[in-house]
Amino acid sequence: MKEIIAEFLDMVKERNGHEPEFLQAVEEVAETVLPYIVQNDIYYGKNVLLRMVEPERLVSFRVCWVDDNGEIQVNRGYRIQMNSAIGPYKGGLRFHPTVNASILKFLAFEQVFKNSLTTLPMGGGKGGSDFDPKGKSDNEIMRFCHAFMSELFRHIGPNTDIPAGDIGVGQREIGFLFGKYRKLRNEFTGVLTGKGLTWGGSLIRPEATGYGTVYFAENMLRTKNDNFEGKTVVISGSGNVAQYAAEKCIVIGAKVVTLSDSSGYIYDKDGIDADKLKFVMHLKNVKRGRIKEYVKEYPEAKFVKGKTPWSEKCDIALPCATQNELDIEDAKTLLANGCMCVSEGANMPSTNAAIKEFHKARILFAPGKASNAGGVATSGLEMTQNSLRYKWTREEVDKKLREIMQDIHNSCTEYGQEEDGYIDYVKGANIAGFVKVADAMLAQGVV
Ligand SMILES: NC(=O)C1=CN([C@@H]2O[C@H](COP(=O)(O)OP(=O)(O)OC[C@H]3O[C@@H](n4cnc5c(N)ncnc54)[C@H](OP(=O)(O)O)[C@@H]3O)[C@@H](O)[C@H]2O)C=CC1
Ligand SMILES: O=C(O)CCC(=O)C(=O)O
Repeated sequence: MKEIIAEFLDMVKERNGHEPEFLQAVEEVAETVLPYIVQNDIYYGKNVLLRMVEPERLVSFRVCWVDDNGEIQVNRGYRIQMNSAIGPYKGGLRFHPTVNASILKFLAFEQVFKNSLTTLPMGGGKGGSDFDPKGKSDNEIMRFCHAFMSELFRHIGPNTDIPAGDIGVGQREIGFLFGKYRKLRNEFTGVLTGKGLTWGGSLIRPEATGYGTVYFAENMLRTKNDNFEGKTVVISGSGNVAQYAAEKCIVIGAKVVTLSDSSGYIYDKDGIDADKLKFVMHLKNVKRGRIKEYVKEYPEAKFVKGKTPWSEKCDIALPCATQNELDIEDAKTLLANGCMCVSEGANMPSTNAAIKEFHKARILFAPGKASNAGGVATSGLEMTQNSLRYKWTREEVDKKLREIMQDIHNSCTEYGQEEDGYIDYVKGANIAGFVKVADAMLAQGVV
């Protein structure tokens, strides 16, 4: 089996050798899905996985805009339309200076499996730009978003490709993007998700990724007759996903002791309670400030510059910032400190070596494509409400989100449970996600 996997990865490397994040994501999937393909005749010899690693379409475009000083700025925009076998392309847009084809291809590839797991009819895509929103005025953000959409609009549509938010793209950016699309197309459709509540958005979409990550962890803990009550939780990031993961943990009786951003992390030994979290939300979403300002407001907390929070003692870790933020050394430290559950809110935050360490220790570990799928699932619910011209209540959407996270947990268990009872959620998520897409591809022929 090792040779088959190595041969496959060599082929992928030959075409994508300069794309480390994409190769990392493919390797993690290939190690679990190729053995399954070999054991199942209907998939064997059809090059299904080889077809899945090649984007159906990769759009790259120039984005020119004028900054507040009257200078012309040039950025690069992308949309990766990875796979549409089970539904229109669906996935977020990331605005961050590190954005490149490798990062977006890894995200789009993961999105295909994640969207398949949600049980909803959505294919996978991802896009974004190397534009850095940090320090930009609202007017600059608007001009950039309008310039970006002035090209993207011709590649998307409510039945073709439905983008949403990701790092650096929240409701403000979705508003500007939606406004430009509506103007250019002269139509009001559900072409983007994560919209404002008065113009087609869904209740619970802002909360959904963070809440879903915690719901998934609750499902994992339930297999051990355990829960969040009284547990110490370490969270990275302080953006959309981290904020709502923290909110849910606090509500269900856990103590959240850390949050972070790219400059470092804060540790609050007394726990970040609802009032302190309100301060963080205002700091990050309104003032657009840095996490270290937390210790000015709450001097009993400490700020650790330039570090991730994984050295702090915890029962549960929720990585909610970015890819490869948790490496093998961090995994060893978490384990040595007694961490028994890791549920990924971010996409691919743990390196493959770190994941192997978690598996070796037999702790509960959920890959982002399963545990953070609540965000895109609720985007799917937003699309449904848009099509129905209808609006569900907060309770209705939250109930559906909980059910979807439980369904994903069940799928992971079905395909990932080992003989000794241990659930390999990576294997489970990869195979369950693969089967639905592969079946659709086989039914539709070679296209
Ligand atoms: N929003 C969603 O619905 C979904 C998001 N995700 C994933 O969750 C993660 C977080 O996204 P989201 O919360 O929406 O994004 P936000 O832009 O709201 O927040 C991102 C957070 O991560 C931090 N961060 C970004 N890059 C780095 C870095 N290189 N090192 C350390 N910290 C970093 C940011 O700090 P700083 O401000 O300093 O950059 C910020 O605190 C991403 O991996 C995203 O792909 C997954 C599913 C859905
Ligand atoms: O809601 C969406 O469509 C996108 C969510 C997303 O980008 C993700 O799941 O990583």
